[in-house]
Amino acid sequence: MADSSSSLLPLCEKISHKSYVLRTVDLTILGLLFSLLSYRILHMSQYDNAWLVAFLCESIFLFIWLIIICVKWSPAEDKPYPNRLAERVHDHDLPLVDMFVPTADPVREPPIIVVNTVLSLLALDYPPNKLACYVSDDGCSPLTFFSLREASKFAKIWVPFCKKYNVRVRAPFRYFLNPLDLTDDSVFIKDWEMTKREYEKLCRKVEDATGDSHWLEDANDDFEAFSNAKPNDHSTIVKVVWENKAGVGDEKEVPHLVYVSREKRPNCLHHYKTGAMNYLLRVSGLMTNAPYMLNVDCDMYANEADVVRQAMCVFLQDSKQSNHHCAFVQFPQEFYNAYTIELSFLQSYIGRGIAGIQGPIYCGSGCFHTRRVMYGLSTDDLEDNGSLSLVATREFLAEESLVRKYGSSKELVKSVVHALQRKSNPQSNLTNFIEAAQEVGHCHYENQTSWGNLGWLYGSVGDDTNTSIGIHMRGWTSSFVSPNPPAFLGSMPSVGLETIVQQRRWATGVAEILFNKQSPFIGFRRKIKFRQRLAYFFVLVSLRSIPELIYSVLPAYCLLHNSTLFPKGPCLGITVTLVGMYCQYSLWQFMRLGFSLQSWYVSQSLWRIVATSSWLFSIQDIILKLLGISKIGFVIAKKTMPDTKQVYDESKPSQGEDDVPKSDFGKFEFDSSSLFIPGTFIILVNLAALAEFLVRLLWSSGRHGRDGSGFIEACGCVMVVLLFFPFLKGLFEHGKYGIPLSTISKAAFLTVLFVVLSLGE
Ligand SMILES: O=c1ccn([C@@H]2O[C@H](COP(=O)(O)OP(=O)(O)O[C@H]3O[C@H](CO)[C@@H](O)[C@H](O)[C@H]3O)[C@@H](O)[C@H]2O)c(=O)[nH]1
Ligand SMILES: [Mn+2]
Repeated sequence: MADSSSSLLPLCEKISHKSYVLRTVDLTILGLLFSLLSYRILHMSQYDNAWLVAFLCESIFLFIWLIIICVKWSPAEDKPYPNRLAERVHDHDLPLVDMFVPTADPVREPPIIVVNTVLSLLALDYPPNKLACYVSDDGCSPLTFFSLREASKFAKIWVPFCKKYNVRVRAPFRYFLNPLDLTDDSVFIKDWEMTKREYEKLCRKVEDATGDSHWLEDANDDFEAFSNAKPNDHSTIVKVVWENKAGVGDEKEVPHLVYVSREKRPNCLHHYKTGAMNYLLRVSGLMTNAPYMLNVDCDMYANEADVVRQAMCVFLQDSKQSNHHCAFVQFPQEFYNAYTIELSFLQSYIGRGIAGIQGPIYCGSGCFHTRRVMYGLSTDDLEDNGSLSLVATREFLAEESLVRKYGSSKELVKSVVHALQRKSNPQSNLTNFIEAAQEVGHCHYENQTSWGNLGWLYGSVGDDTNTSIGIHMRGWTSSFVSPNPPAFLGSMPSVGLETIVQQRRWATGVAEILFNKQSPFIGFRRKIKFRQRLAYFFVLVSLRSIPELIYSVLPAYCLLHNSTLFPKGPCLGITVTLVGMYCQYSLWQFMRLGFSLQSWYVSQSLWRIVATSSWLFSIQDIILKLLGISKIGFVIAKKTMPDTKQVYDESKPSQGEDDVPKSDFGKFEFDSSSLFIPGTFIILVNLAALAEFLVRLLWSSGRHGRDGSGFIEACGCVMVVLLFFPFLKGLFEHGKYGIPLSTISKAAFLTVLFVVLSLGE
């Protein structure tokens, strides 16, 4: 395939982002934390319980910081060179890639968003006869199917248009946000206008069909399968929406598009997205059996046309090395619409850090997997040349073991054998496999097989982290490619309730891993590197909510109770330097990524809120699950199309301030769920303490009052109020931006209790 002459430049290189300055600052902060704790130990006998509690909380913060330092010590990323790939590998020798798009709810995930994702994939700059796109619909919605069918018609205009004019962003909604440049040549203008008209027609059709369900009644046979189907009760539906029969790789061709909806029955576990991914793995195995698979969420469009080539650079370079160990290539998750700055931040510091150890964590979208690895191989199963070892051949390819692992479908087993042995499937019509695809979509198909222990791993609503750690435990590495502009862009739910709910699912999902076979706290003989294991300690994130919650009411407690919280005299310098340094450091890192002071503040605030609501409640979720009282569900995040008025500038890096609607944070959405009680409680307690402090100050009118707490503890309260500002605002707002009275009353009751107990003795 690729020319192996060693004089050639590599297709991809590892770039180190090691920085001695960052390491020094990290270590200084660690040193300050140590000094603070030492000071606390030395003066433990002088102060009361608040001192001890602060000590305990800070010990946890120190532990977290220590892990963060270990994890981001040697950041790195891979830089692919698609041009070199184009020079060296002929299109016709490029490997096949299957692309998976899961969707689950036509209301929370409007079909036009799914359609845009699919179109962006169909139009990727990669030989069309090497691509196939599979959409899994857990909502079993005729509307989604209808939209995809219409989209496949539009694709015949869109794909050639993109390729002819080398369009960079191939999601039409995004492309048409930019106005036409009238200096362009007239043929282009004509094509542009025609394509835009067709796209608008498509949008209208989808919109009309959304509003009115009567069209379904006189729709043709194609829709028969959907009659009487309920999202949670229906048989498997497999529809080849478009088959690229000619398949020679011509620019005008549109890749295969297949719609599937696996069988669902009320009492049958379906494992949410994880189950959908495993079904996609099986169906695609039957139909196209590509050695590589791209997985994007239904709202994550490809923002860069050559993204597949970028990933192939990594895989093909890896396959030239003596040990082929790269299991997946992860592109960072970037978003076009919301407060995800902290995520960009985490990805560029912590994410790159992990990438420099064994490889990034698979984060559920924007990721290319190798099929063989997903079929359960570990690095030990391969010879140096990449073929199966003798032991693995015996273990994996024996007939009864194949059936036990992958299920009873003969066709599937055959395709698995081909995949494991890296043989390509002979070209054949997709429609020949419909029956087999229906069989492997049966809701009992996975019973008594290893699905869920191979493929995407079951046992957590955080399917991504769960599957990721499983792969790293088997010795594989992964690769982090972070191009600018980002390769994929998705949507994040609006700030407030939706974010809190989503973060709760994430925290619960990763906490579930603690009780799985993949827990980072067990299996010490597994092939995961030590620091990589440490990185996975973030599955404990829920527990962090406890010290965060305590710490945010501690200053208030100290003010009310007249206890000392922070060191006195010159040693107060330790705390002040620590806080000042941390703020400056994180702010500077934010600004380096192109974000503003305001966005830094918002992100600090949002994460304190998430910690004391989402993470806190995820502990409850886990406990209820362990007690068998309730199950953990997957609440689908609500997706919205970005506002068309928001104009994007292609030339600017996309993670900057421009993509973030600034007004959002002022519009923090609340509802009456108990998720908002802790935040309301925190704000009320701190306000009460500050009020008491002011009264006391006026009372003693300048004379020195007590010597326990004082000005510095009050500063602590002010900081907490600033961090929980959306709640302060929410106290006075109405409608969805206001905190409901019921929540305020509950929190006020708790506050009164807290104040009375604190003032107590
Ligand atoms: O029963 C389900 C539920 C969800 N999905 C799909 O899963 C994807 C992710 O769901 P979303 O509601 O957008 O969740 P996010 O929190 O945005 O997703 C992140 O977090 C999830 C784990 O909690 C991961 O699975 C995702 O890949 C990751 O992007 C979407 O395409 C859904 O259509 C299904 O296919 N079936
Ligand atoms: Mn999402």
